[in-house]
Amino acid sequence: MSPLEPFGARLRRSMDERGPLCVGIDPHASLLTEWGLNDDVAGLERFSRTVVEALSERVAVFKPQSAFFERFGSRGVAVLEKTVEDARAAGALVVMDAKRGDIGSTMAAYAEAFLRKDSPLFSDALTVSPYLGYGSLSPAIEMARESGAGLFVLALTSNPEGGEVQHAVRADGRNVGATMLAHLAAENAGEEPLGSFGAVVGATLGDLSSYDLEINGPLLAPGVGAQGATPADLPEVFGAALPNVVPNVSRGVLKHGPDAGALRASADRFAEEIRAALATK
Ligand SMILES: O=c1ccn([C@@H]2O[C@H](COP(=O)(O)O)[C@@H](O)[C@H]2O)c(=O)[nH]1
Repeated sequence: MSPLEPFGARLRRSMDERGPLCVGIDPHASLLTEWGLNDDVAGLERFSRTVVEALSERVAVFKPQSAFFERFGSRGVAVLEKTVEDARAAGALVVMDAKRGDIGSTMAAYAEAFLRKDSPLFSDALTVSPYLGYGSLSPAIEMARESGAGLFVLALTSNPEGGEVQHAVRADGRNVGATMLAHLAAENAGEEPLGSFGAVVGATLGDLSSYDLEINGPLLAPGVGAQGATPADLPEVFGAALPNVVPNVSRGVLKHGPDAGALRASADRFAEEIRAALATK
């Protein structure tokens, strides 16, 4: 099976054409209720379909949060498969937020599940956890290269608890988050226009000028909206790496549904605020 064009190149083009906003598809039980839907598989299916139909032609990336689909078992996973298929067919890229991470031999199976081109859950990129050691991600890196997919490695997460692990200082004086960024910079070296191996770096983290965020790869930035960060915070957080930032908004957009026009208006507002923030650099 022939590989896709590398994820980094496809993402760069999509960000240039549509702007960098990533909308999360996070069907929280509370959102299903607010949308007048039942907290069941039919509600899940309707919610996801509505988001994809409303936004697939204007956002660069969707990020379905696998947990909210897995909670319904195999029928929820079937909805996730269809959501990914529909979003990709409509021209958006899909980052599967499943945060997988395990010993290398098991990681190979996760890679087959999400990154092998003919897998039912194939996604353009997958979030992965490097906390069994960056080297444990090798099978996913290999499979991503083979398929033309990408990865987003948890480096500096948006939640306040993340620092306990990610700010821990190693024997060489560098902290764990910075070490993950350095691994990714090596992975992406020489790639043009953008490498396919990105980092997750929270938009909530304030000034990150002590980190080298210039990894020649995308920076997925959750935390805008419900977690309190705003598009205006992005220049301070990301500095010179700003052009490679993919800000994610989930609840901040989704709370405006189920009306498709209101979802679009909210996504457009975030997109405009992000454009304005990018223009300040
Ligand atoms: O550091 C991280 C990594 C992932 N996430 C995920 O992003 C969305 C954020 O949702 P909001 O509703 O916009 O807060 C969610 O799926 C998280 O699991 C993150 O928040 N932080």
